[in-house]
Amino acid sequence: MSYAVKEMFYTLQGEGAQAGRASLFCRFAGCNLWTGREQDRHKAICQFCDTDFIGMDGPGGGRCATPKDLAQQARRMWDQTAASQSGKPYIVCTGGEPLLQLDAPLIAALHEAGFEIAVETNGTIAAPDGIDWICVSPKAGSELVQTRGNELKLVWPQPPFSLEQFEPLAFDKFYLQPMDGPDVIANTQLCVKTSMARPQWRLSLQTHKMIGIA
Ligand SMILES: C[S@@+](CC[C@H](N)C(=O)[O-])C[C@H]1O[C@@H](n2cnc3c(N)ncnc32)[C@H](O)[C@@H]1O
Ligand SMILES: Nc1nc2[nH]cc(C(=O)O)c2c(=O)[nH]1
Ligand code: SF4
Ligand SMILES: [Mg+2]
Repeated sequence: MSYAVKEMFYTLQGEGAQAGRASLFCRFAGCNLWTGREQDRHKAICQFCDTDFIGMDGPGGGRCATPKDLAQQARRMWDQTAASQSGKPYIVCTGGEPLLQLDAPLIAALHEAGFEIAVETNGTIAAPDGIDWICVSPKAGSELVQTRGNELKLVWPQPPFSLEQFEPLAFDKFYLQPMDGPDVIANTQLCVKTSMARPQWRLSLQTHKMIGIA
């Protein structure tokens, strides 16, 4: 199959357990929980999204005809960075909802190109085998299908979610990430307080926004 990529860019992972790690981001176009159009936000299942994932018009975006095309483009971009001189290439597949497109042939092609593969997913679609780092960020009003992984990163608060409903799930790490938007200051204070009261949950800040990088 072909792949619709909104943008591909080199930055630091800003969130969660891998925050601070040099990463090539591949942002796939499209999501199953919102059209991405502002006029549809109020009726979307996920209404707080901070991302433009419509179209293929971003830097490094476009349609990739084959898994190999996407993987080779990603590898070329990685090889243009200073990081290519040291360490294993690391790609973060996000979106939009990357699991609408990230399939076994693309995972194989990215591994073939030397990448360690991470995914940022809303958890409504089962992750195919072979992904090296799975970050699930559940969304209220959607069905959570992917109930295991490396980190669960909950945007908080998200009524009617409770923390207790996620604590038994098979994730190695649990994060609370303050919901960005008009209430980000109050949400951050709430996450700080909650992490201090329930140390199983660590604080994840969107550090890229603080330092003004993508
Ligand atoms: C744009 S989403 C794309 C990946 C996938 N669709 C998902 O929701 O996990 C990337 C990450 O940003 C988080 N996110 C989106 N909007 C946010 C907001 N307003 N405040 C904090 N985190 C947000 C998501 O929960 C997810 O962890
Ligand atoms: N720097 C940076 N880190 C991120 N971690 C998750 C992101 C995402 O949008 O999936 C993201 C992003 O957009 N930028
Ligand atoms: S599921 Fe992810 S990409 Fe889709 S609207 Fe929500 S935060 Fe945005
Ligand atoms: Mg983002």
